[in-house]
Amino acid sequence: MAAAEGARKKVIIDTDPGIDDAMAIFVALRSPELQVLGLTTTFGNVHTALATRNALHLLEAVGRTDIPVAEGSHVTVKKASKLRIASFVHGSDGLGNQDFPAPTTKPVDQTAAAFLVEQANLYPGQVTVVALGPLTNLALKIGQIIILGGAYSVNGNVNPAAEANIFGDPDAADIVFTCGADILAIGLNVTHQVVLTDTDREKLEQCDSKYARYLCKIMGIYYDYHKDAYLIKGVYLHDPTTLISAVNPSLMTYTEGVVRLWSLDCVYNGGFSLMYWFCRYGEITAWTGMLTVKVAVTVDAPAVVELMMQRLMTDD
Ligand SMILES: O=c1[nH]cnc2c1ncn2[C@@H]1O[C@H](CO)[C@@H](O)[C@H]1O
Repeated sequence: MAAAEGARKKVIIDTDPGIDDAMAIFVALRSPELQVLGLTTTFGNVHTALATRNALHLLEAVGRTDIPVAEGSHVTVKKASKLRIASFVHGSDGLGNQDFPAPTTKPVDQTAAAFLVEQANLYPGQVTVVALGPLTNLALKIGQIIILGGAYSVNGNVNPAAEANIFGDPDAADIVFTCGADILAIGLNVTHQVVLTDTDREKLEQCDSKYARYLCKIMGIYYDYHKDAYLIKGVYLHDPTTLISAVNPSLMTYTEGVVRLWSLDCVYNGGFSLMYWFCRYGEITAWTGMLTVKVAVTVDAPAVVELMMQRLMTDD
């Protein structure tokens, strides 16, 4: 496993586990390219308290309690506490309704935002944040931020406008996307191309790594949801694809431009993500001169699936 510590990309995963979050976290733990500095939690697939419990539990399940967990905000940046939770995607426990025991470990005595700032100061300019939930903890400037968020020129998955993570807190997302940090956004236009098929699932079921065993236990409800909601035989790998863009950025291509997010005050297009495809228009508009982000546009989907499978099918 061990590439020299200095050569590994230092990542903090901001997460709302979540079945595909569990996959992404395990891929990260199994990737010699990455050094996981910690997990920070957010609401999204589940409420924040359950996200923290699940993050601790996942680390316990694979013997990685050396990694700290810092609990994030329970409310949006505008202090909304009526959140959209996706128990119909991940189960009411967020992890496939498996009735796992409560973790015995505890989160660090520091908020997610404080942990992010502390680590950013400890390793200035070197920390990559992989954000797999709404962006409330990240509405501040930090090294590179890789964000699972948005749907660029395609429909959302909450409604035609909104992708779930942007919908969770579009005001936070608008702050983060326009703050000038080095941001890479992975949207549904890319993640809906990366599918873990039934055949891949069978392969995972047949192998005996602790990562595959755990994931196969929790994946049923996620497969059922995709069969019902999308009529596909497989599941979208939103979170793992986002994580893998940190492991091997060359598996995707990117463009750059201004991204703005619509607040939930907008009835039909609240949570909408709109990108100004750079240099397309000559005219000076309200968008001209705004700070840009990178957005993934194409993906080598088979290679992403293969890398994920390869990382999960063996133990340390
Ligand atoms: O309604 C939903 N459909 C699909 N994915 C959802 C939904 N709600 C939450 N997620 C979660 O949001 C991220 C991708 O947008 C993924 O993490 C997925 O697990």
